[in-house]
Amino acid sequence: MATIAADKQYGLYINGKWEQTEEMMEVINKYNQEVTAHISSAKKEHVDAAVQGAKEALKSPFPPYARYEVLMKAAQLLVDRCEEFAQVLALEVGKPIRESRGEIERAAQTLVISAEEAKRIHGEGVPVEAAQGSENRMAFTIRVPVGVIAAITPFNVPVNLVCHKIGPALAAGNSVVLKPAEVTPICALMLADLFEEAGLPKGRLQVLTGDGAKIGEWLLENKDVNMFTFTGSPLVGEYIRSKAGLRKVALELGNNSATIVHNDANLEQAASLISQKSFNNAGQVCISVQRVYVQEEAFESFIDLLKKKTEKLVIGDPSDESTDIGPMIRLREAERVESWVNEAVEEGAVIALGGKRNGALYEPTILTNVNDDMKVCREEVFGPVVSVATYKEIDEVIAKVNDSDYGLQAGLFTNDLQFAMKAAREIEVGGLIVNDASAYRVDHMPYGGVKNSGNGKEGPKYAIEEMTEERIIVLNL
Ligand SMILES: NC(=O)C1=CN([C@@H]2O[C@H](COP(=O)(O)OP(=O)(O)OC[C@H]3O[C@@H](n4cnc5c(N)ncnc54)[C@H](O)[C@@H]3O)[C@@H](O)[C@H]2O)C=CC1
Ligand SMILES: O=C(O)[C@H](O)CS(=O)(=O)O
Repeated sequence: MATIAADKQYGLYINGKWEQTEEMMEVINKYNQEVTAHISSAKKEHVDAAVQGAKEALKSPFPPYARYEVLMKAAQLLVDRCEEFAQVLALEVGKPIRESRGEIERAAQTLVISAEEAKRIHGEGVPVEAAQGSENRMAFTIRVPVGVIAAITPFNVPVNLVCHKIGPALAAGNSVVLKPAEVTPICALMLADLFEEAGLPKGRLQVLTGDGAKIGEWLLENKDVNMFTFTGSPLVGEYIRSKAGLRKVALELGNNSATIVHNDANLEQAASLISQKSFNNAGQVCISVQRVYVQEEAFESFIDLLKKKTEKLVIGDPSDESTDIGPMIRLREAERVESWVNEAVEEGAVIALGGKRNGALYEPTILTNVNDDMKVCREEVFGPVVSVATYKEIDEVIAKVNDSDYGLQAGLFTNDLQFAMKAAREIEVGGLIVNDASAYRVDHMPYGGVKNSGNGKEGPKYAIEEMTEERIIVLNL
């Protein structure tokens, strides 16, 4: 049962207390556009109080085993409340209910993996005695928390991507000030409640809702924030980096993910996976398949299969068990996607399937006859549109995939080991997925991009490296 209702008013979560502000913001049900709840809108004094509280909390011991226990308990509570969280996701994101449940199950796993990693944080021995004049010395490193981490998260995966920030940050012994996306804040507030019940010490997690740009600015101005971990658009990511000064910054940004289908591939498997992974969450996934390059000989068969599979997808109410594709996050985003598709058609693209909008619902759309300079190929669509082009040679397709400002993940369907290994070396991405589409992620793998897709890695083990400092201890014996 969803816990949110139009009269539900949420406070900020500061120092373990809920604080409602005078000014409130609406949260909209993305399918019917009705007001679902109201959230508080933080001012500068709230931001400073949250950061101060987070800093104070660091003074009380929170040893690794205690972190492990809290994270494991939080994971269990999330499993217990899977349905409640999933229903809220369906409302506030518009994510189909089956997919929403999948996100909650993954988020619980992310917390379990973070818990496990809390017990494995370690340094290493350093043979300083090997240096002339240091014969009587020994050294080792330890990893210490960076301190207060500001975590800023996007709308599209608002539980699992929040868990990818707070899980490793808490596991590493930090405090977190979380700023969830203003359009999907409820699940993050529910997570704060859940962590409190799991026994997280007061102040270790603060949640601020309200205007993203303003809260972001106040967090950037506050010198007690030691690190920013951000997932979202390249524009905002670049801004945060430019204002963070010498502080640590980890950025997970956009992509216009490519997937290659070579003519020796299993076309049935490729079409099946690409049809799912282009349209999950209405394409609002940053590794969503956006550009498909098919070797010429396989093009006709592949397009037929892709159309047949995509035609079966059910578009509609996210709370309906049969729905595969729900609304986009905002009407204006669906209108933007519509205008990009129309522009591509004016430039010569052909709509092989879809291409129609009904309010914020945009049909799963397949474009052919595209070129790499069309906006639907060059920019990040972040909507349910996939463009399919052809190639002749391996070197040509690798160059096409790399002809992008982004580099998060790419997919390659082939049974040619030589091609797979050449692609592994030459495709400029954070991850290459062979015999699956670009949109493959499990939560313990290193995940992050190159070029405008950001820097730093997620996946608890890797995020913990970013969220700790390495300190060397030298003993003069
Ligand atoms: N690489 C990855 O793992 C992922 C990347 N994304 C990217 O995120 C984008 C879509 O998400 P959105 O929520 O629309 O992105 P967005 O950049 O508009 O917002 C992300 C977060 O930043 C906050 N924000 C906005 N302006 C800010 C400012 N001036 N300073 C600090 N924070 C600010 C927002 O309130 C929100 O919490 C796409 O580009 C997508 O590719 C989304 C999910 C995962
Ligand atoms: O980048 C995204 O949109 C997500 O990280 C993909 S996933 O974690 O939901 O698979």
